[in-house]
This record gives sequence, structure tokens and C-alpha cells, in this order.
Amino acid sequence: MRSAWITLACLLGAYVAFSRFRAWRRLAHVPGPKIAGFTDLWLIYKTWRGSLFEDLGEVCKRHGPLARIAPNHVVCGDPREVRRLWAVRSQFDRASWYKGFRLDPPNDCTLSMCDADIHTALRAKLAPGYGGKDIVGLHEHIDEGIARFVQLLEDKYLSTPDQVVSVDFSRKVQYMTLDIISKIAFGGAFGFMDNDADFFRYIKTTEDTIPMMQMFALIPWLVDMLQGPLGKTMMPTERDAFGLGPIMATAKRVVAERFGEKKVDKPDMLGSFVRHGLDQREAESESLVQIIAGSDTTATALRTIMTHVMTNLDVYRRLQAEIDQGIAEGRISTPITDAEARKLPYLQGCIKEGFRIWPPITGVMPRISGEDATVCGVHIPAGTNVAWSAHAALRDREVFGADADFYRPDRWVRATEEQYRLMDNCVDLCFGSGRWGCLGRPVATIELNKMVPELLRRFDFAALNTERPIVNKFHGVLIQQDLIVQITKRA
Ligand code: HEM
Repeated sequence: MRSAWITLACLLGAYVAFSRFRAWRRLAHVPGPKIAGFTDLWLIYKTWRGSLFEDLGEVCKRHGPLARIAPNHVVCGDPREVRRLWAVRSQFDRASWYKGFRLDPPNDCTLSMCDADIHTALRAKLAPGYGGKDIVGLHEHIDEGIARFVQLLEDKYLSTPDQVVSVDFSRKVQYMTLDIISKIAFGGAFGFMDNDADFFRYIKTTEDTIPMMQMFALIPWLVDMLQGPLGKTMMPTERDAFGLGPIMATAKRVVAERFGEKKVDKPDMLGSFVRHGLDQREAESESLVQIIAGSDTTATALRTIMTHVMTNLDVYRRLQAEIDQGIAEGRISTPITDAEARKLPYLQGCIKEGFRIWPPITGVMPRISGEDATVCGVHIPAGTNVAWSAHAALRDREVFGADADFYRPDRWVRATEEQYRLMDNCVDLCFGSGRWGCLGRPVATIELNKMVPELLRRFDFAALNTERPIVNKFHGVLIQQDLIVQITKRA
């Protein structure tokens, strides 16, 4: 009996070893960390550890622009190739990794949809709302949100010559972005700033959940299990008192008002979605997507910009001088308009450098092709996941120069028209590209164009934790904490 067990174990071992060897051989010609050729654990571990952004950059530095990071995953660090892979007419589509981001499994939302035709049809219904044209008062809603934030800082968090008041800016800015996006999305702010608290632990819960989602997305059988009947019992529901639950409940309630006999039509994003043909279930999912995709991303971009401005005296002085001069010369209104902000070259440089240095979304975002392909001159068999390295692409020295690792807004101010376009095309990748690219980019751009000048015209900011001004965790989505600052009112 014992020998039968031993034989069985040996056979099983041989089978596992053979299948690993076969999987390894398929992409044996692609260089990369040795262990990554045999197991997904390397990639999963880096995602869990929160160092994925840097680690993928390091892999591309060491092994070249195309490297292997798992048995069936390669990573591309060449921004021109990434653009080509993500282009509208590319042979590559979203890989099944995206299925890990279903909010209401087995139903898909824009973030998780892999079927290109269904996705295109859905996008057509969403695009007018996201583009902003259908939303009455979009700019005013953003102005009101920023004004409420300014008031919050003035009421509670100003330091004086007699006393330092420390404030965790990383949290507060997310209260602002959550209130702004909910106002734009459903016509009513959640009230994070009024409560001045993460009052149903939404931020804490998403910070805890996102790393897990990014990790699970790499394990297809686990995604299937979690999204099956048993796993669904662990998913958030609108009955939950904390986390995503209250947001789901709000989305369900607000969406219900827009359907049925006495349906209400409002000039907000949801109203636009419904007018363009979203059904009730789709509207519920897409409302959640707006909040999930549109609050921490913008908050992260703002934190990154402010952290780099605060910790570099030259950058700080020049940005503030550009804003002050614009005000003195009547080129900046109160509040600043998006059009005015776009004409401030140094501000634009600061914003673009922020996206480049620490992009808010740094996940692998793999694409897959049903046919063999060539990427970076290397043969890639059909069915291989082709990820990108945001670190390698956005710090490419051929595009950004020898100091690509550093935050230098001047590179945008001094660039020739051609250089500017080249760099811009590269930084655009932070929002994805082509038919899968970010729909909320116009909204995020207006928000940042307004937020940075409105804050710097009124206040001075200083990072208090000089050893480590902010804590960054790159779990595929950049999670930032502990940006502890001192804020003083400018004379
Ligand atoms: C700084 C801000 C932002 C960044 C860096 C960002 C980045 C991204 C990225 C990388 C993707 C995935 C693209 C892909 O799969 O290839 C995405 C998708 C998406 N984002 Fe954003 N985003 C930002 C802000 C927003 C905002 C404010 C909203 C909502 C108002 C939003 C809504 C969406 C939606 C709906 C999608 C799915 C698009 C689709 O699949 O068709 N994003 N975003």
C-alpha cells in the first residue's frame, strides 16, 4: 500500500515538473528573473509587497525592454511599443486579468470588460457623460468642492507662528475628491468633507481591498472561485454598513429614481448614461465605477504633485511665482478656470511630472493576442499576457533624458515642440490608451488644473515628516498615506 502511495506521489511530482517545464519552454527565449519562468509567485509576491512599480522597472533595466515576469506573462518597458500594443487597431485586447475587477460578478463593468465589441458599445453610452458636455455645471461643481476644502483647512488646520497644527493631507484630499466625484456622478456630495472623516471606512476598506484584488487577478482559478456562488457571499453588498456597501446603497437608490414610472432626469453623469441607453443594472455598476475609478486616482495625482512641490524649494518658488504673477496680471480669475490653468506652462509641467514619477495606476494591465506577435523584436506566442512597466516606460531616458528618474517640471517648459509631443505621448499612457483608455481623464484634468493653483494661491505647505514625507505602496494601484503637513495662510 505504502509503495502505491509513493508511486502516485512520484507520478504527480513528475507531472507537475513536466507541465512547469513545458510552460517554461514556451517563453524560454525571453530573459527575466529565473524563478519567474516557473511560477507566478514572483509576480504575486511583488504585487502583495507593494513594490511592483519599482520591481518591474528594475526587471526591464536588467533584462531589457521585454522581460518575462511569470510563466505566461512578459512585461514591456518600451513606451513606443506599449503605445502600439494599446492602439485602437492593435491585435491585442484586454487579458482575462481584468475579470478580477468585476464589481457585480458575473456581470462586467467597463473596468472588467474584455470583449472588445461589447465594451465599445458600452463605452459609446458612457462617453458623452464622461466627456463633460452633458453635465450642467461640471466646472462649478469642482469649484464648489475645492472651496469647501479650502474652508475645511481654514476652519481647522491652519498653523500659526505660535502653533504648528499637523494634518494628514493624504486623507483630507481624498475627502475632497470623493465629494466632488459624487456630486458630478449623482448630483449630491457624499459629505466626507462635512464629516471630516472617513465616515463609513470607505477609504480604509478600499486601501485594504485593492492590493488583494490586484493579487487575486493574477490567479484566474481564485477569481473564478471568488466570483462563483460561494465567493459571492463574501463580496460587498449594499446592506453592508461599512466600506463599499453604503456607496452601493447610494448608487442603487439614486439609480432607482432615474428608472420606473416617475423617473427623474438630471443633468449629471448618471442622467447622461441613462439618456444614452444604460439599463438599470448597468447604471448601478457604472455609478460605482465612477467613484472607485475617479476618487483615489485624482487624490493620488494631487498628493504626488504636492509632495514633490513641497519638498523642492526651487520648484515650489517657481510654481508659486507663476501663479502669483498670473493673478497680478489678471490672467487668473477667482476661482481659476481650466482654460487659464492650461496656459500656465510651469503648472502643466508640475502636473505631468507628477503622473510620470508616481502614476496613480501602475498595475500590469496585461493585453493578450489570439495570434502570435512580435513585441520589442521578440516573438511572442498567442495567448501570452503582455504587461507594461510604468516605471520603465515613464522614465525612458531616450524620451525624458538622463535625469528621467527625477521630478523636473522644467523639462516640459524647455522642451521643443517635438520633444514635448514625444514626452506627452508617453505620459498619456498613465491613462491607458485607445479603446480601453480612461474615460474620466477630462474630469481629472480639470480637477487638477484647478486644485493646485487654488491651494497654492492661498496657503503655504510644508512637509513635516522630513525623513519620509509620504508613504507609497505600489500594489498595482498606488496607495499613499501619511503626508503630514503644516499649512499656513499666505499674507
Ligand atoms: C488622475 C486620474 C486618473 C488616472 C491616472 C486614471 C487612469 C486610468 C487607467 C490606467 C485606466 C485603465 C485603462 C486600461 O485598462 O487600459 C482607467 C480606466 C478608467 N477610468 Fe480612469 N484614471 C483617472 C481618473 C479617472 C476619473 C476621475 C474617472 C471618473 C470620473 C475615471 C474613470 C475611468 C473609467 C470609467 C475607466 C474604464 C475605461 C474603459 O474601460 O473603457 N478615471 N483610468
